[in-house]
Amino acid sequence: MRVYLDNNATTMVDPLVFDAMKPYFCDIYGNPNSLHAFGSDSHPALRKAMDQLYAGINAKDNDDVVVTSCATESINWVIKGIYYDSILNGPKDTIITSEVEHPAVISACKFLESLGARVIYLPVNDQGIVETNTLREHITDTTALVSIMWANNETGMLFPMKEMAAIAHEYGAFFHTDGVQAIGKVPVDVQDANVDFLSFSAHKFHGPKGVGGLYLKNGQPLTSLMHGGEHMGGRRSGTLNVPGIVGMGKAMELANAHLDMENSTVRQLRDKLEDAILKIPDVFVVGKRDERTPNTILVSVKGIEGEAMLWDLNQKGIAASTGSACASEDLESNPVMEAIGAEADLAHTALRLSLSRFTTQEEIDYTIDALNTAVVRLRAISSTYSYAPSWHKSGL
Ligand SMILES: Cc1ncc(COP(=O)(O)O)c(CNc2co[nH]c2=O)c1O
Repeated sequence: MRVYLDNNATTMVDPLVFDAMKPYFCDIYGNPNSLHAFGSDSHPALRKAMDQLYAGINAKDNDDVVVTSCATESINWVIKGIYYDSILNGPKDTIITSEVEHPAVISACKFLESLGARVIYLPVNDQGIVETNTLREHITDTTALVSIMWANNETGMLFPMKEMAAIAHEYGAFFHTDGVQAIGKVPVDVQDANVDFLSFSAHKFHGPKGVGGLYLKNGQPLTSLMHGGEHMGGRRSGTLNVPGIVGMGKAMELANAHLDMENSTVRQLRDKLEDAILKIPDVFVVGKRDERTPNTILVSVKGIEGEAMLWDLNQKGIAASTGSACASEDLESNPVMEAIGAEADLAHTALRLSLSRFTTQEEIDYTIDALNTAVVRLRAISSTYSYAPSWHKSGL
C-alpha cells in the first residue's frame, strides 16, 4: 500500500483540476497577449479562473490578485517591494516577522538585512504561535511591514490574523500573510482579516506546481519584482501560464467547496491518527488540535531521529516529513521545535504527518500499524532511549 501523508509539502492535482487544464496544452495554446484568435481563445478561461481566485479569498473588484510562479515569488515580491518603496525610498525602517516563518520569508528578510535593513523576528510561545502582545511590544510607527503566516507549515498552528493586521494598521504598517497552508484548510477571507497582502500557491490545495498568486488590497502599488512585458496589468511580467492559472482557479473553487469535508472527515481521520500516536509513551504533539489546521500533526517520538522514522515509514510505502530542511548529511533539528523551546533530543525527533481530502480510513489504519511497528523497532536499537520491554504489549 502507498500512503501519502506529506500534503503540507505538496498535494496531488485533483483529477477535476487536471481535466480543466487539459485543453490549454495542445488545443488552446496561443499566447494570451497575441492579437489573434489562437491567443484570445484562452481569454474566457482566464477570466473565469481569475473570478474563481477572487471569490476563493473574497477579494473585491478594486483589489488586485496577481498570478506568480509560486508563493516564494509572491513572498519575495511583497517583502522586497515594501523594502524598496517604504524603507529605501520612504520614511520607514523596520520589517517585523516571526521566527517560525517559511524559509521564503526568513531568507528574503535575511537578504534585506545584508543590505542594511532592520528586521525583527518575533519569538513564539510553547504552542508555536506569536502572541499579539509580542507584536505590540516591538512595533513602532517606523515599521514598514508586518509579515506573519496564517498557518504554520510544520505544526498547522493558526495565527491571529485579524488582531495582528489591526495592530499593524494602528502603527501605519502594511500587513502581509503567507497564506499557503491556510487556503483549502480553513476559511480565508481577506476582507474579514483585513490583510494588505496574501501569498498563496496552487500546489498546496490540489492545483498544479509552478503557479501561485499575490493578493494586493485596493490594488496597492508595489514596485514589481519581475520586469518585462506588460503582463498582469504591468504588475508581473512573463507570459501567462494559461493551464496553470486555469488549474489554480479550479483548485481554489474545489478547495472552498470541500472546506466542510476538511473540517469533518479529514479532521476526524487526523484525530484518529493523533489519538493512536498519543498512546505511545514519550511522544510530544505540538499545539492544541482546535488551534491547528485540520490535517496536520507535528509529533516528536523521543529516542528516534525524525529521518530514521521517515525511512522506516517509506519502506512501508508511507510518505511523511520531518518538516526541517534535511538536505545535509548531518541530521538537522526541526527549527519550529527549537523555536518553541523543545530540548535538542525532541527537536531532532520531529515527524510531520499531513493529510488531505483524498486520505482514507484504510490508509490511516495502515499508518497506525506501521508507526507502532516502527517505534518498537527503532527504539529497540536507539542509543538515546531506554527500551521498556513491557511497553510493546500496550500497542498504540
Ligand atoms: C507556509 C509556506 N510558505 C511558503 C511555501 C513555499 O511555497 P512554494 O513557493 O509554492 O514552494 C511553503 C511550502 N512548504 C513546504 C514545501 O515543502 N515542505 C513544506 O512545508 C509553505 O508551506
